Amino acid sequence: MLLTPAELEALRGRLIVSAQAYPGEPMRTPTTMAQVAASAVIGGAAAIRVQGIADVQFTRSAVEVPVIGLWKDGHEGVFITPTARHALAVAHAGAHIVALDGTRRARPDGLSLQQTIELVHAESHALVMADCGSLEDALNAAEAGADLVGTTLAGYSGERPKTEGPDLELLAAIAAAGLSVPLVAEGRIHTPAQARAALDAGAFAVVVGTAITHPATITGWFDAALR
Ligand SMILES: CC(=O)N[C@H](C=O)[C@@H](O)[C@H](O)[C@H](O)COP(=O)(O)O
Repeated sequence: MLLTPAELEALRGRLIVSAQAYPGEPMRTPTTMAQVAASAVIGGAAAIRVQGIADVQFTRSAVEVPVIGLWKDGHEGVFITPTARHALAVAHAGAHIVALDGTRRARPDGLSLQQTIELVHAESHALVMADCGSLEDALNAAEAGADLVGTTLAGYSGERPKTEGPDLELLAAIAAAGLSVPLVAEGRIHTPAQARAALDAGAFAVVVGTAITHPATITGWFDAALR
């Protein structure tokens, strides 16, 4: 799906909400995630991030805002939209932006990040968000043609510590590198103050998932505080 430069620019300084339920969870139903996404839009989300082909399709029908789609396959190594096949499926399901593993690790299909991005651009109108885990990833991904870079994999790819909240140090370092593409803060942003801090550290936009859309985790935070 085509996202115009003006529509991308409209996300500057805004909140993007990620709605994902994990395998085996009660809410892991595309219609449910689309309803959660639509609720987030009412609250002010300027874009939505969802996982899975059906979730992308249902969410596209449920909201007017841009949809970032991904397809998780597995849960370790390169698992966020790991191959060109996954990426094209997400694009063809209607995602305006395809989020994919943007690290420098080897990909399961043997293609480079650049080749994968080129294929998405050649065979769809979707933009590509590279989910990165370090400054080096972000520099490499921008060079490889990514349209946006995110800090999604900071703390999950082995290059950065898993900080308690967002990895603001990494955000600031990527921002200071002056990439030519938007920098999206994502990962462990659990409070409005942390979202604000991510923008202040130089993010273009901020993705919040768990703290808005994962009731089991949020409930656990409250439960833990009472014990
Ligand atoms: C590392 C990984 O698999 N991240 C996934 C990427 O889509 C999701 O599980 C996260 O919920 C998402 O990045 C938002 O982050 P948080 O839920 O921390 O606000």
